[in-house]
Amino acid sequence: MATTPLPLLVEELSSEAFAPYGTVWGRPYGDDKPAFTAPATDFWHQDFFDCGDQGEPEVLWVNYRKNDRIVSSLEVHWLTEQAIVPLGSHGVIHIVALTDASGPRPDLATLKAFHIPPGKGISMHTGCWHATQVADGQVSCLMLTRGSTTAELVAYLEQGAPAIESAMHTLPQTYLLQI
Ligand SMILES: NC(=O)N[C@@H](O)C(=O)O
Repeated sequence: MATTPLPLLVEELSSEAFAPYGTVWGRPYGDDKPAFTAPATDFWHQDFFDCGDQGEPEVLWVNYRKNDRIVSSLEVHWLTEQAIVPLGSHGVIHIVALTDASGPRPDLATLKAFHIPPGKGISMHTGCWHATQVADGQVSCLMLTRGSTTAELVAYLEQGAPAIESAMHTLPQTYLLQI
């Protein structure tokens, strides 16, 4: 029997609120070191990316189009962090959850949704469950991940090959994003 989706509020992204799940990129010039400023340029530290033991960092271009606001499944990568930076003038809605202490599934008590605006990005801790939606249309993003995780994910999605580095989980209850 279909049950009514539970509301899932889309929250404003902040380093503090996202801290259990990962790191917010796009923090302004200030306390992060190393940092450099000169008339023509500024650069400053945001993060060190961990794609796991013997991992090969990989940059993907990703298009997101899912916009039905229904959250019914999440995905996780067991070996690598994963970062998403929206490109262009629209952000994305990123749904996250921590892994349950009792097993390889999301801890639904930690399920949250954040709006990642243009000019910001996030890097999820290894083992952070996630899904991504857009308000409408298509939003292209830069993604930083692990090469072997991508290769395995394509084989899983295209041919149903075994997924070791990633897992998918159908949620016991659907959620409706409150934008
Ligand atoms: N490529 C890839 O890993 N995609 C997913 O993890 C995703 O969140 O889009």
